[in-house]
Amino acid sequence: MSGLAGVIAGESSICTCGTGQGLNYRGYDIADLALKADFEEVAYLLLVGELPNEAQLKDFRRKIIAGRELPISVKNVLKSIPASSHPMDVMKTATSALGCVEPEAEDFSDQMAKIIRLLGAFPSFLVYWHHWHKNGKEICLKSEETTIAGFILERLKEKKPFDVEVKAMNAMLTLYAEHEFNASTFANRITASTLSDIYSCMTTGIGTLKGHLHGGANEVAIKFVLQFDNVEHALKSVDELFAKKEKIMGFGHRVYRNLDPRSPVGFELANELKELETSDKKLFDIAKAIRDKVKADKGLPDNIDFFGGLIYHYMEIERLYYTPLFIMSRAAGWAAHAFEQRANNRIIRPSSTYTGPDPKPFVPLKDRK
Ligand SMILES: CC(=O)SCCNC(=O)CCNC(=O)[C@H](O)C(C)(C)COP(=O)(O)OP(=O)(O)OC[C@H]1O[C@@H](n2cnc3c(N)ncnc32)[C@H](O)[C@@H]1OP(=O)(O)O
Ligand SMILES: O=C([O-])CC(=O)C(=O)O
Repeated sequence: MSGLAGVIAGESSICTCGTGQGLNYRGYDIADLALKADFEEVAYLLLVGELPNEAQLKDFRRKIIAGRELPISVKNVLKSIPASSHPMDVMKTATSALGCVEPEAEDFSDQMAKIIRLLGAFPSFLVYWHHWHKNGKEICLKSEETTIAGFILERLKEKKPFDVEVKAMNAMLTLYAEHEFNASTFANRITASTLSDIYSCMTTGIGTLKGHLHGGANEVAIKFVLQFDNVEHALKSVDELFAKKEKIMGFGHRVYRNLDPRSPVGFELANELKELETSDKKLFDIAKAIRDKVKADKGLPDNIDFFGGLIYHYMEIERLYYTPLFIMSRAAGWAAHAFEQRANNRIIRPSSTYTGPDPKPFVPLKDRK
């Protein structure tokens, strides 16, 4: 089966995706979670299985905030990674470095503590590296911001973010947090199934998320939209790409053939953000026209990465940071899957159909032409 399309590769109780019940995390609808809960509540839900009460959330938040500080050795690694590196490689390397300094217990008894630590540390990896290389300064990782969304925005923008930006960042973190057996989650589950450590699960996920057919699509999608001055120009370009049979990033989905349930939420967030003084409203119209044309001509729905890219652009976040932001969210889903895999483990090791040559006699080196 090409690309394992349609293959049921295991069981999971974390999220419904393509089952006809909408997109739910542990039974809760994605739109409710994105617009009515903080990402921290959602991360707790994914990791623990239930929404937290106030005391549980307070404790969870406190631990995540404590996880923002980085060991000096990890800071030194971040300083030594070139400014020209892809930020996804920065995230992967810093995750590995933290795993060397603070390894997970061999019996995984501290798995929850380790992922909470990482939820705090992921934003710090990016902002610390960013400020060291782009501004030549060592940034302080302490902040009054109590949410991951607020912390990311405050540290990247170096000013207090607008409420509408924090709302949108928080919602994006939730929308991106979990999605069943997508490529990066499945890869992370395979790593977990070998009884490897949680940092290895995360770096597996990061490496798989980076590609443009998966998490890396958002940074390419916005690049496409940004080329155009007007709707006519954009629509003509879509026709040209279709004629060349090229793909447009941010469209299509393995599971959703008609609608990605996250997209309407993303569309509304972009609609709100376009009203910021700094936002170029024309881009919204261009993106909307592209979305409508691709759907009308090819029947392909936009996925979360299409308006996701525009949302981050309106927040004035550097384009290559969009997929690292995805890590900060999806890590909760990856870890929930790693824990689920560990709780009922058998190594994931499928088979392939052999298509190579028939058996033939070995030829010693001296006799080979
Ligand atoms: C958070 C996420 O990871 S969401 C996904 C982000 N990725 C992207 O946006 C990348 C662009 N999209 C794609 O490459 C694909 O749609 C994927 C990878 C998401 C899904 O891949 P598959 O399930 O294998 O779909 P597949 O590639 O077979 O597409 C089916 C048909 O639609 C076409 N198609 C799919 N996506 C696109 C696209 N973005 N642009 C143009 N045509 C497309 C394919 O060419 C194929 O056409 P054909 O039947 O004439 O050959
Ligand atoms: O499910 C997929 O294949 C890709 C996706 O949308 C995600 O990982 O969020």
